[in-house]
Amino acid sequence: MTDILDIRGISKSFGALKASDDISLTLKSGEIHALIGPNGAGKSTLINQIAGGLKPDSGSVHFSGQDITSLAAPARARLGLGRTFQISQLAPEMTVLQNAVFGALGADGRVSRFWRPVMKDRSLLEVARSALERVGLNHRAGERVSEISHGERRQLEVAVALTQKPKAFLMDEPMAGLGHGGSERLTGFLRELKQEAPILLVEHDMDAVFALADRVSVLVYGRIIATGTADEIRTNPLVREAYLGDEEEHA
Ligand SMILES: Nc1ncnc2c1ncn2[C@@H]1O[C@H](COP(=O)(O)OP(=O)(O)OP(=O)(O)O)[C@@H](O)[C@H]1O
Repeated sequence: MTDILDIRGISKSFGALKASDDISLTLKSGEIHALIGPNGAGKSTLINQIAGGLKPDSGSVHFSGQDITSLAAPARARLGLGRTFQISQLAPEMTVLQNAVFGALGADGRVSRFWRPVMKDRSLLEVARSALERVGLNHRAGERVSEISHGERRQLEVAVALTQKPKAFLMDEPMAGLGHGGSERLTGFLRELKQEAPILLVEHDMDAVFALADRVSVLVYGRIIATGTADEIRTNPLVREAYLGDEEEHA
C-alpha cells in the first residue's frame, strides 16, 4: 500500500502548550486510520494542520508524493484532500440539494460559474445528486437543512465532501450525535468509501473505531504514544494506562 498522506515531525505550540509534539503518521491507500485520544489531546489541531487551516511551527505534510506544507486549505482541497468538520459547515436555510451543489461548485474551481444559475447546471446537479445517492439522502434533496435530522446532516456533510471527488478524507468525529442505527449505517458506508479514498478518522466512538479502523494511532498530550491494529492498541499497556484503562474505570 502506498502512502497517500505522509505527516513528518509536525509540532505546534500555543504559548507554553505543545498541542502537537513531533507527530509523524501516514495514511495508506485503502485504509481507515483512526486517531484517538482524550479530550484536549490535540486531535483537531493535528487535523487542522493537515487540512491547511493552521500552520505548523515545524514539520511537513506530503500528499500524493507532493509537499503541500505551504499550501492553503482551498489549494489542498483542490488537490483532492477532502474534509468533514466537527462543527457543521452546512447552510441551514438552503436545501439538501443546494448544499451539495455548492459543494460541487467549490470543487469545480471556475469562478465564471458564479455568474450562471448554478441550480440549472446539469453537470453540477449530476455530481450533487450522485453524492446524495451514495450516502442515501436523495429522497431528502428538496428539504431545508434546518428540517432534516442530526444524523441526516452528518450524512449530508459526507455527501458535500464527496462532491469534491477526494483522493483522501479527513473526518473529524463523523459519528458524533448519531444514534446506534445512524452510526452503524455510516460505519458500513465508510467501509465502502475507504476503497476509493482512504480516511484519517478522528472519532470518540470506540465501538466504531475498533470495528472500522485498519490502524489506530493514540494521541496523548500532543504525542503519538502508539500506532497499530485495533487488537494491538486494545492490548497495549501504555495505551491502557494512558487512555483506555482510564475510560474503563469511569464506565
Ligand atoms: N487556537 C488555540 N489557541 C490556544 N490553545 C488552543 C487552540 N486550539 C487548541 N488549543 C489547545 O490545544 C490543546 C489541543 O486541543 P484540540 O482541540 O486539538 O484537542 P482534541 O484532542 O481535538 O480535543 P477534543 O477531543 O475535545 O475535540 C487543548 O489544550 C486546547 O485547549
